[in-house]
Amino acid sequence: MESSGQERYMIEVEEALRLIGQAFEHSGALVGSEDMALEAALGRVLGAPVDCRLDHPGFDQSAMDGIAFLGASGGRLRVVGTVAAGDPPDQLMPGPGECVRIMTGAPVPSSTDTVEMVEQVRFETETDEAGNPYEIAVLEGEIHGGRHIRRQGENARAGEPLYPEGTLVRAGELGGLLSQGVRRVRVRRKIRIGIATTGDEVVPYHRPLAPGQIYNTNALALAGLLEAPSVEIVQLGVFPDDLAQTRACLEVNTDLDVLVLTGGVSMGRFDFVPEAAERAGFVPQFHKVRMKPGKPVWFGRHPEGTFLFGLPGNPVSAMVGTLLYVTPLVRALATGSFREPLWTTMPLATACANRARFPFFAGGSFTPTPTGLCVTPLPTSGSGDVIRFSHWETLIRLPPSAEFESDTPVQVLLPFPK
Ligand SMILES: Nc1nc2c(c(=O)[nH]1)N[C@H]1C(S)=C(S)[C@@H](COP(=O)(O)OP(=O)(O)OC[C@H]3O[C@@H](n4cnc5c(N)ncnc54)[C@H](O)[C@@H]3O)O[C@H]1N2
Ligand code: MOO
Repeated sequence: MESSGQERYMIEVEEALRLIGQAFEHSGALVGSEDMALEAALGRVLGAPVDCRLDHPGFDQSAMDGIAFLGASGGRLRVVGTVAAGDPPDQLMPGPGECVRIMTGAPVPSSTDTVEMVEQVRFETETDEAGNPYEIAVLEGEIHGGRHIRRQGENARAGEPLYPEGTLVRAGELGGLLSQGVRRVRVRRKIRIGIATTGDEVVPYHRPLAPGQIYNTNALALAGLLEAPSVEIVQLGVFPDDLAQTRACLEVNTDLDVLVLTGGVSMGRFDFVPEAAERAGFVPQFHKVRMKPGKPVWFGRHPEGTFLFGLPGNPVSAMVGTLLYVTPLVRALATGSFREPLWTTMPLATACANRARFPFFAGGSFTPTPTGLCVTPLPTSGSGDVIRFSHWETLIRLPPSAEFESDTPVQVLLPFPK
């Protein structure tokens, strides 16, 4: 089929992502940073590199409950005491032919070089010439010199780099930082995202509906997708389909990092967002992408630094645009580096079709099967179907004009870490 005039100017999804990445790189956007207690830093992004302050582990420690001894001593050892986790190092120093009982995490005496787990040891009681009983450890199997010891500094050495600037602080990083005694960290300030909705028919959710009006579902649903510890959402409200008011909304909010508008980006007589954006000084990067839903998306940047996404008003289109385009830019601003969304391949649990001439992004849910994880395409009545969007666990990318039998491998979106 011939492509229409406007289709010729549409770009592919890959090109849209390339332009977003390029706009980010060219912006040189650098956000400030602040100090905070480590307890509050989950989900924030390091604003400065952190180096190791301590060796980790800080001392040679036993990896097993067992006995510590000199490996060359042989398999019959006199037990001279017990070392527990938390005991100071070298309180007991067994000599050749001797051993200590040792617990997991306890300091290994520097006079020993081997730990054997208690399951491999038989304990016997003998009596000395004075008639006093003492314990002998008899090793049941082969002796492996040097075994079961976590060496000082084997995980990290004091002075080595620990995490670079731009690292997202997740559970692992909290543990890593605390292992170094780090109590306060420098983190990047939150990325400020303004969400505004346009449409004469759209009513804020705290007002009653008149005939022909609809609730502003987009404002909260998009905030829900973008919400993250490194993000601050600013709800800017509902604006009428009016060029001057849309322009004013954009002009007064260029102190924010990202503006997300929904509605008013298509061909209607009241679709003012692209024109309002340009009049407010935003430089367009693209308008309309070969995809469904979400085709009429608009993207640009203000010389003062604010990025603007004009997403379609249809709720599902706005959500798909947020997942594909807004989230990667926000993560780039938060971490300092742009990464395209990652896709994995998974078999379809049920057959489906894409009758559109554009790539189609269907909602999907993960379905475990005896042969592995599959993805089930979810039915939808179209891009206004916000109700069924609530069942979505991922996006499935379906190539244009094709039918897909069950078991066909398809591309499935992996979420960005938050
Ligand atoms: N002649 C053409 N018409 C349309 C085209 C086209 O190419 N040529 N594209 C269609 C596609 S695809 C989409 S998507 C929509 C996008 O339209 P707009 O971005 O201009 O959005 P609106 O017209 O303002 O609204 C669309 C739809 O969504 C509802 N809406 C708007 N805001 C909200 C909100 N905050 N919460 C809930 N629902 C909202 C609105 O009432 C409309 O029903 O254009 C097609 N038309
Ligand atoms: O692109 Mo519209 O988003 O198909 O409904």
